[in-house]
Amino acid sequence: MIGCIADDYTGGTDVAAGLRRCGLRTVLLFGVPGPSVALPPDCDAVVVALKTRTIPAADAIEQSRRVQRWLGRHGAGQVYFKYCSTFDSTDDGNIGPVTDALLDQAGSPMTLICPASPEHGRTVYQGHLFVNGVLLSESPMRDHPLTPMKDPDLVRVLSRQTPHRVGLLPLDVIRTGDVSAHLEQLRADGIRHVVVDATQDDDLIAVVAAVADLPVLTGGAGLAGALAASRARSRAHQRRRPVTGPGIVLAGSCSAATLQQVAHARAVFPSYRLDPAVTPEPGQLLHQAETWLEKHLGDTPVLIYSSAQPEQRVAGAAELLEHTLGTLARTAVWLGARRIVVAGGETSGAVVNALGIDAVEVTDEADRGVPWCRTAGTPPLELLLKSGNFGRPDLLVRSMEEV
Ligand SMILES: Nc1ncnc2c1ncn2[C@@H]1O[C@H](COP(=O)(O)OP(=O)(O)OP(=O)(O)O)[C@@H](O)[C@H]1O
Ligand SMILES: O=C(O)[C@@H](O)C(=O)CO
Repeated sequence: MIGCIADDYTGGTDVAAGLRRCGLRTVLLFGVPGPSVALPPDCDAVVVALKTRTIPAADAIEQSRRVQRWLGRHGAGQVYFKYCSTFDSTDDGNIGPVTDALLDQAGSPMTLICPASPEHGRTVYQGHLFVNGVLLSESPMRDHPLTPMKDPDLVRVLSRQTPHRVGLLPLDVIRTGDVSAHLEQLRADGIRHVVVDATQDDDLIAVVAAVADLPVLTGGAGLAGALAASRARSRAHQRRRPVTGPGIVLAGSCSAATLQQVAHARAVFPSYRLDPAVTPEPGQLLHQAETWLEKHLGDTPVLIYSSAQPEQRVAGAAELLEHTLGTLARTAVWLGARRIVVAGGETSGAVVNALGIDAVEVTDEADRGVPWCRTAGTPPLELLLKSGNFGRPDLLVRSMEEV
């Protein structure tokens, strides 16, 4: 069985979609699994999504290690740590510290660092990360509200997050050399973290073939997908049966793709903007939005968003907005909402936690890496947890039409 630990909830849906696409029966859990969580006997992969991307490193380590132990007890021989394909992190972590902790616990000397996900336009060359052909530091990720990425050199970025040595698996070795021999040499040289170049899915497939013996692998959904492809199954997935009931879109992501999608959705749905610059008092911010929601939620889907261009954002408002959007999700369900679309990983974490959801069934993808998820409760809820930069411009609108 493949076991994954994702550092945010949309990262969890992204990697779960990739595993499911290869025919693996995949279970997605939110938070450190409690004693009552049981896996189905025919489960090929389990993804445990945490909300550890931006919390203090010590907490992220503690939660990730608990999940690693839980996955080990449930039969996962190899554990995959999934972080963002744009390497979202700061000099304090959490990619380096969590990876080191997982390696220590597994007693492993080495792992791969592979955010490259060519299908999402994330490529790595000479250790430098590109987003749709643009260096990471020149992409909109440089203005991210929580993890601004201003350095594209992953060897340098990771070296600031770990006391261990960081090396490179270059593209020419992957294409024409001997990957196993190169890794063996790096290991002998005392390198613990190996940044992987990759510009095509085939590069990832070539790499996976050489690392079957590493107990910990790390990266984006791309390498996890290559791992799944190497263990592909031909399980037939049931088509998703739509859930009926009012729909709501909650957007807290300020990523470029989300801003476009929100602009598109605002032209179609009744919409409400949460703006802490106008209403800084938390109680009032929530109360006004709830009043609007009570009036508008019904047959027509609605949109509530805080997504804003860099110059319109309010510094230090991230937690307040996450909390407000989480509470609004709970209010919406109480008012009858059954289909909930969320834009943004941290925002999805806040919403899923506010709704008390700890497990979902992953079903069809609305866009690449954006699967529908269904809760088991009565009545079931249908969730679409969208990574900030994923999806076509009409995704939010389409998500409310697809039945
Ligand atoms: N107007 C705003 N001003 C300041 N911060 C904001 C504003 N709107 C949203 N935020 C915060 O920005 C952060 C966006 O992170 P989130 O993970 O939700 O989106 P993302 O990074 O685009 O998504 P992903 O992690 O999936 O790539 C959240 O903490 C959110 O509360
Ligand atoms: O890897 C990605 O880009 C996404 O799955 C993600 O982690 C966004 O939060």
